[in-house]
Amino acid sequence: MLCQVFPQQYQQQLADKQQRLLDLVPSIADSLQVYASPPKHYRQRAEFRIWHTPERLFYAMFDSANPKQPIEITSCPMACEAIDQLMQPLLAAISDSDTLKNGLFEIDFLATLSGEMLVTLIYRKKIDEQVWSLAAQKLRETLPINHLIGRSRKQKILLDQDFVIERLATDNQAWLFQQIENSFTQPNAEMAQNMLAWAREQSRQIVAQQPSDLLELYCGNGHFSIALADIYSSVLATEISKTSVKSAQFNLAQNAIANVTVVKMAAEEVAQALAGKAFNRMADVDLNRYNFKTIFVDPPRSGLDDLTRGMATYHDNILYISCNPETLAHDLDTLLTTHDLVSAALFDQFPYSHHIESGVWLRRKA
Ligand SMILES: C[S@@+](CC[C@H](N)C(=O)[O-])C[C@H]1O[C@@H](n2cnc3c(N)ncnc32)[C@H](O)[C@@H]1O
Repeated sequence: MLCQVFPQQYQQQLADKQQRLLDLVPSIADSLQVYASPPKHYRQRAEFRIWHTPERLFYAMFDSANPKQPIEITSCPMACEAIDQLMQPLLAAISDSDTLKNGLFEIDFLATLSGEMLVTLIYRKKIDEQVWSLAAQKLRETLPINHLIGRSRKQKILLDQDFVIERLATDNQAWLFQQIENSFTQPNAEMAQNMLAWAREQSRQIVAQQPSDLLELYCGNGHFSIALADIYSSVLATEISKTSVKSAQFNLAQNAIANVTVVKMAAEEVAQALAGKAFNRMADVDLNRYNFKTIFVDPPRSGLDDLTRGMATYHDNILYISCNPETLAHDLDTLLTTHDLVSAALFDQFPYSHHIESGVWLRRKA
C-alpha cells in the first residue's frame, strides 16, 4: 500500500540512499554526515483523494502502474500521529453531512509539532459559503481541528485563518514559523530541525573564521533566515513568491528579529542587482552596506541557473541545501572549480522514497 512504512527496512533504505548520493557526488564521501528520520510518523503534511461509492467514502491513493484503480488507505503511518488518528473520525463525521460530503474530492492535512491542525476540504462543485461554513464550524467543534478551509474552483472559504504556527527548536533555542496552507514548508519537522542545527553549526564555524553578512536566496517563509539571524551580523533574504515573502515578514515580526531584510526577488535578479542593475524593489536596500562573505541557497529541484551559479562563486562561503542530487552534482561541477568542499550532510526528509535532501558547505580555494 502506498502509505505503508517499513521500519525494519529503514536503515537499509537510508544506506541505499547514501550510496546513491555518493555515486552522484563522490567528492562529499569523506565529510558526509547522515541524519536519519524517525522511521514512521514523520510527515506533518498529507493529501488524500476521496473516493465515493454508493455506500461510503474512503481515502484513496493511486499506483502509477494502475492509475484508474483506487487503493483504499485506512491509516497512514507516514503521517504524524495527529493526522493518522484524525483521518477516520474526520471521514466518519463528513459522511454524516451531505453539505460536507457532496462533491468532496480531496482532503489535505497540515499539522505541526506545536500541536496545531489545519484541514482543507477540496470540492469539485461550487461551495455554498454560508451553508458550508455552518457545517464546517460544527465539524471543527467535535474534532481536534484548529482551522478548516473549503476550496473549490476560484473559491477559498476560511473559518478563521489559512495558516498554522509551527515551533521549531535546536541548540536550546526555538522559533515560531507561520506555515500557510498550500505553500512550501518542510514536510518532515524533525528533519527540518536537524537542517537548522546543521546550518547553524556550519555558520558558526564560518563567522568564527571571518565576520560576514549573509545573502540568502530562495528563502521561502524565512525558515533558515530566522534561525541563522543571531549568527550573522545581518541577513538579506530573497524569494520569488509573494505569499512566502509576506509570510517571512510575518515570521520576522513574531520572532522579534530586526537584522533580517526580506525582498521579493528572483535569484537571477539578485545577481543582476549585485552587478549594479537598479530595481525598485531594492530601492530601500543599500547593497553597499553589506559585507557578503557567505551565500546560502536552497533552490527548487532544477538547481541553480547560470547567473545565480556564477554569482555564488563570488562569495567566500557557499551553503547549499539541495532537494535534487542530480542538479547538485551539476552545480558542483562548476562550484568546485573555485571552492573546496568543507562538509556535507544527507537529511532523510522523505523516507522510503527516492528523494534525497542534502547540504554542502563550500569554501573558496586558498
Ligand atoms: C526548496 S524551497 C526552499 C524554501 C525555504 N528555504 C525553506 O526551507 O522553507 C525553494 C524556494 O525557492 C523559491 N523559488 C523558486 N524559484 C525561484 C527563483 N527563480 N528565484 C527565487 N526564489 C525561487 C520557491 O518559491 C520556494 O520558496
